[in-house]
Amino acid sequence: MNETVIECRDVETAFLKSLHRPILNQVNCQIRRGEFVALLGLNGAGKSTLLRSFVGLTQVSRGTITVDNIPMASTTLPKIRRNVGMLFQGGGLIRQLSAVENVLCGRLGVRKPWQTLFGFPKQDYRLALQLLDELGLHEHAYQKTSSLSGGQQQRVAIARALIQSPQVLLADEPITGLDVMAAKQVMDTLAKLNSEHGITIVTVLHDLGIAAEYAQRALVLDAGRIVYDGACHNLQSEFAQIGSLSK
Ligand SMILES: Nc1ncnc2c1ncn2[C@@H]1O[C@H](COP(=O)(O)OP(=O)(O)OP(=O)(O)O)[C@@H](O)[C@H]1O
Repeated sequence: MNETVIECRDVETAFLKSLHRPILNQVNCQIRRGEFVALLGLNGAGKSTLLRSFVGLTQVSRGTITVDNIPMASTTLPKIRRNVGMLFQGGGLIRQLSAVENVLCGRLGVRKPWQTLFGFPKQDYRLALQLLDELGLHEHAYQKTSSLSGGQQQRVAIARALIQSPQVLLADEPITGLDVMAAKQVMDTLAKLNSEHGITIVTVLHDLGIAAEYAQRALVLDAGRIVYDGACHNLQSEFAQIGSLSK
C-alpha cells in the first residue's frame, strides 16, 4: 500500500501568457499503489493537465515524473502507458461503433496492424466481452454506443481502458453530466476495480461529497499548485471558503 506508483517532483509546465502563470506550478505529489485518490479544485485549476501528465500527455518544462520508478521520457512512454489506463473526459467513444468494438480499440496499441487486418484475434474478442459482462453490459455488447445511456457509455469507456490490464486507472471527470444513479454506478465500478482488483485509481471529481464517499485521499489544486493533500472526510469544512467545487 505504501509503494509509490506515481511521483511528481517540482513539476512545472511552460509559462502561459493568457494565465500569467504556468498551468502546473511546482507540483509535488505521490500516488501509492492501491490508493483511490480524488483530484479536486475549481475550474481551470489544472486537474486535467496534472492527470494527463501521468501518461505523458502534458509537456512538462521542469521537474520529473516517475511511474513505477521509471522516469518519464519519450523512450519510456510506451512501457509506462502499458500499465496506466486513461478514461478521458466525455468517454471518447466512437459513437457509430458497437460497445465491443469500442472496447477492442483499447487493444490497438498492443496489436500489430497485421494482427487486426481481418479483425481482432478471438482472444481479444473474448476478453472484451468478458469485461463488458463484468461491468453489467452483457446485453449491450453489440449495440452502437450512440444508443447507450451516458452511464452505460462511461462503463464501455472503462472496459476499453481495462482491456490493456492497467495497474493504474486515471479518470478525468468520469461522472460529469450523468444523473445520480448513473454516477453512482460508475463510481461503484471504479471502487470495485480498486478494492477487488487492486487497481490504483486517480480521478478528477467536482463533488466533495462523492470524493469523501469513495476516495481515501484528496489532492486539491488551486491555480496550478497543490494546496491540500490529505484525507477526504474534512473536505467540506476545509474548503467551505470556496464552497462546492461542483461545476
Ligand atoms: N494546451 C493549452 N493551451 C493553453 N491553455 C491551456 C491548455 N490546456 C489547458 N489550458 C488552460 O490551463 C488551465 C487549466 O486547465 P485544466 O483543463 O487542466 O483545468 P481543470 O482544473 O481540469 O479545469 P476543469 O475543471 O474546467 O476541467 C485552464 O485555464 C485552461 O484553459
